[in-house]
Amino acid sequence: MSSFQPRSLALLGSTGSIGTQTLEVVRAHPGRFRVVALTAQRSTDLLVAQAREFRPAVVVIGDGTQYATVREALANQPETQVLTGHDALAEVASRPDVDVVLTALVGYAGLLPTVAALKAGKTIALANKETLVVAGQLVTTLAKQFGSAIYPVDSEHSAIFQCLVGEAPGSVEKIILTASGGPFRGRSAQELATVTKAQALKHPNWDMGAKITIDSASLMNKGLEVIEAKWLFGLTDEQIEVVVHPQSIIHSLVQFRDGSLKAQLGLPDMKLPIQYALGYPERLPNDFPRFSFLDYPQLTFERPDGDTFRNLPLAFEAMRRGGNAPCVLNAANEVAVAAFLRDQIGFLQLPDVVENCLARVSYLAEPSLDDYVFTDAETRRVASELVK
Ligand SMILES: NC(=O)C1=CN([C@@H]2O[C@H](COP(=O)(O)OP(=O)(O)OC[C@H]3O[C@@H](n4cnc5c(N)ncnc54)[C@H](OP(=O)(O)O)[C@@H]3O)[C@@H](O)[C@H]2O)C=CC1
Ligand SMILES: CC(=O)[C@@H](O)[C@H](O)COP(=O)(O)O
Ligand SMILES: [Mn+2]
Repeated sequence: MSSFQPRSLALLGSTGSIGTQTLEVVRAHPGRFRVVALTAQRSTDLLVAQAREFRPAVVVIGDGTQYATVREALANQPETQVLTGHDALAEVASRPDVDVVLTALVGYAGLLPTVAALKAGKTIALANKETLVVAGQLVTTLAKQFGSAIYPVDSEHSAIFQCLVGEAPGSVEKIILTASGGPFRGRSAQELATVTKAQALKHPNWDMGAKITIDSASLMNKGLEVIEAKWLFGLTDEQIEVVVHPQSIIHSLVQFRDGSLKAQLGLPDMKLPIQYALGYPERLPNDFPRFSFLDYPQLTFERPDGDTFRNLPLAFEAMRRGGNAPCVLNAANEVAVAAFLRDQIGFLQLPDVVENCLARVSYLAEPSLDDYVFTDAETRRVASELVK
């Protein structure tokens, strides 16, 4: 019999790809999860619809100009408080009635609410990989200090986490992160010079938000995931490898010191890793679609092309440098991706912006939280000049 106690969730970024799939998981398990907080940046209508369905104690709308609209729409729902403003996400993430904070918001904006949640001893279900890329050392130290667990939602890291259950600490030789290769796998730099935003937004296997989809196309997503894995699993830089696996069925692998390899497989569907993070250590039953080998007679593997997709080696380089270098990498990439999505720069300029910022922004070996905030702002300033 299940001993599962109902869990109260703060869902940061409830209107996005991970956010809406998290609510599908919640719907699939009535009575298991209570939604205490929902947050969005500007998707007012969807946030209001979600609030009407899940009746949370609080919603946050990041865009202050939408505050009155949300408040008015929920005027007949007095149990739901409406918040906006700089500290609202940190406030809801550290509420006493929250057990688990699922960080489904995109980008650097995930860092400060996650820090607040960790300090309040919350369990983190971490989708927002940028948090660990920007400040992995600080965030994992806080988790230890405050006794908070961080469970991965990212599919590759969920796969590794699942492979590690029951294994002795120190038994890992290396991990192998799988990468789809994105929509431009196999293309030359010359061909990449003319690819369009619409082409870059067509991921071969996953339906995701715009920022991560562009990151997948440029292999920056895999670079961010390499750094995320380092901190989540306490690995050395040399213990992390990437292999291209275009079908996205093997979500990642662990090789142990006796040479044995364990992998986690499944359809490309984020509901499973989301559910695993929310339900851990229990495997909750569900009727999500099942994988069949007969539908995928060929699972193939390739070496990543780091000469053409330069973001991947740049991320490895930032990880090796450490300090605030991954924070610079992340901020530069966020500015570059936003510029690409505005048709301000071409696809090949994405790594140019990152490389330039890594060269220009001052290096700090042991950054504090304030240093990360400063580095992020300074890098955005430098990167914004580069994409003009
Ligand atoms: N999508 C996926 O399958 C996967 C995603 N991830 C990671 O999960 C995170 C979310 O990705 P995804 O769901 O695709 O992203 P989306 O763009 O689909 O959703 C982002 C969410 O964050 C909100 N948001 C946007 N900007 C801000 C901000 N500045 N402050 C607060 N909230 C903000 C959005 O609100 P609004 O709708 O109002 O704009 C939305 O709710 C990313 O870190 C991504 O790397 C990891 C693995 C898989
Ligand atoms: C679903 C998920 O976890 C994404 O991060 C996905 O892995 C992106 O795919 P690629 O970066 O491998 O193209
Ligand atoms: Mn992933």
